Amino acid sequence: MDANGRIVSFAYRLNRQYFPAPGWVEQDPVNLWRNVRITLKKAIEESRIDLTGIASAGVTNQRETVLVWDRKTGRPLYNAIVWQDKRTSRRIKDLDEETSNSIMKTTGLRPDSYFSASKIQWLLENVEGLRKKMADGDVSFGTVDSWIIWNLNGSVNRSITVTDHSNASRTMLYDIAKLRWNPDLLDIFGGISETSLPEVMSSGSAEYGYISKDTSAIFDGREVPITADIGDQQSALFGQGCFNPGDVKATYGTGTFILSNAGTEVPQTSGTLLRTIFYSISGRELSYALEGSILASGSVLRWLQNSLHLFRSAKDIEDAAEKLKSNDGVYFVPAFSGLGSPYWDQDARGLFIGLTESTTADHLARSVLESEVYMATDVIMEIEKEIGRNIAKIRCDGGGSRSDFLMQFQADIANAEVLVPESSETTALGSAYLSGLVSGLWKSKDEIRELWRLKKVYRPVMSEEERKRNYVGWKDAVKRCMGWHPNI
Ligand SMILES: O=P(O)(O)OC[C@H](O)CO
Repeated sequence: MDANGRIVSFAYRLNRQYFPAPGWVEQDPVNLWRNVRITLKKAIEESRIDLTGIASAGVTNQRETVLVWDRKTGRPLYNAIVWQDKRTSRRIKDLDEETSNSIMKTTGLRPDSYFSASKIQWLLENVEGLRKKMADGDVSFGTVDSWIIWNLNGSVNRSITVTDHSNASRTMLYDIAKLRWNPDLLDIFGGISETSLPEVMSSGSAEYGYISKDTSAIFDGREVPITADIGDQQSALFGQGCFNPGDVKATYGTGTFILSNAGTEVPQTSGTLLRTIFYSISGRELSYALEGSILASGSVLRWLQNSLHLFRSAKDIEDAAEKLKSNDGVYFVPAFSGLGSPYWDQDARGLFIGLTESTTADHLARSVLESEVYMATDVIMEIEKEIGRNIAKIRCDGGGSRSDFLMQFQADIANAEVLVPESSETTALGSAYLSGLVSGLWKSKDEIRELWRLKKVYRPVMSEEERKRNYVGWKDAVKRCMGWHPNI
């Protein structure tokens, strides 16, 4: 990205996911790191820039996913357990009310297997020899950013792993007010030793080290400073320039994540939304966010293509949906990993409802796309309740924001203006902005705000009556999928 906030070059690779048992989702850490190296190389080659002009690098990542590796050899000791993985749902259900309340108070999170804590406990209880290794000080647990930075640094034989405030706040082990790992929670989730966890730093910081020469020859032997690390959803909030309390963004990716800037004090919430750390910059500032996490959305489009073989691409799905004037009463609830905000039901499972013999694949496509919008609207309404006012504008990004159908339907159902920026890659932009703020490319967030460029605005056109009718049907469908699968 250049100093004008424009993307100079771009590379992309899909991380392969493994589903070893129902509800389990894993990735191979070595493959993840290989993908980072390959995309980095490709982006640099395609940029054709003078490498001495690179000011700094930033990292952003899928959050909550847990990795564990041997500090001496750098070898992973198990696959990455991905945020969508449900294998620890039972563990979370066993938490008593008092513990659940104290988790919510300390971490800002609603106890769920989505977060890192119970995944680490599962590793300690199921990977042979891991507890002993941890006691010997040979183990690092980390989120994906920790693993990537550790590898970028070329850190084998160094004992330091790092993460930032935004990622730590998603582990369900971190005190978001006191800014430290909470010893009681480390005990509750299997007796995790604090020394096996990463050091938590500011999201924008000069202390992340360098992309080392031995790690990659990509930069012609130059050591490029890493000056930012931030979880993907917080990064998108930053990349959208949501610097004022109440500013809202929605990112439609694998899941959909709606975040609202909540200012510099730990926010209060009735419990359906998550309280999380937005970002921090060394010694200068730390902000919080309210978040609604929708655990499956874009992943359902991939499922329609790759598992059901009904469509070839996301564009095909959109075209099919647009052939219809309405959903004809067919709804889909994407509860593949249970339901996140605002329902928080680990036992909910996916559902199509309202099917008749005249239902076609077009209805399935439409109901899947519509479900992304309904779920996002549920969260937006919760944020409105929390902040006590209507949200008039939503800044949208991620793959889903390329769909005119989806964005118009979002404006209609949420009854708000939907603003889509020129770049839908705001997740990457956020981390780049933060990195550039630390390395001196920009002086202030005001300069960054000026770089935000509108591509398209969608305004609500649906009648109040139609909006209500659609939304009531959705709420009814959600009720019917809840509590479906109590055993996983
Ligand atoms: O897998 P992604 O990139 O949609 O992101 C996942 C989020 O960080 C999960 O909280």
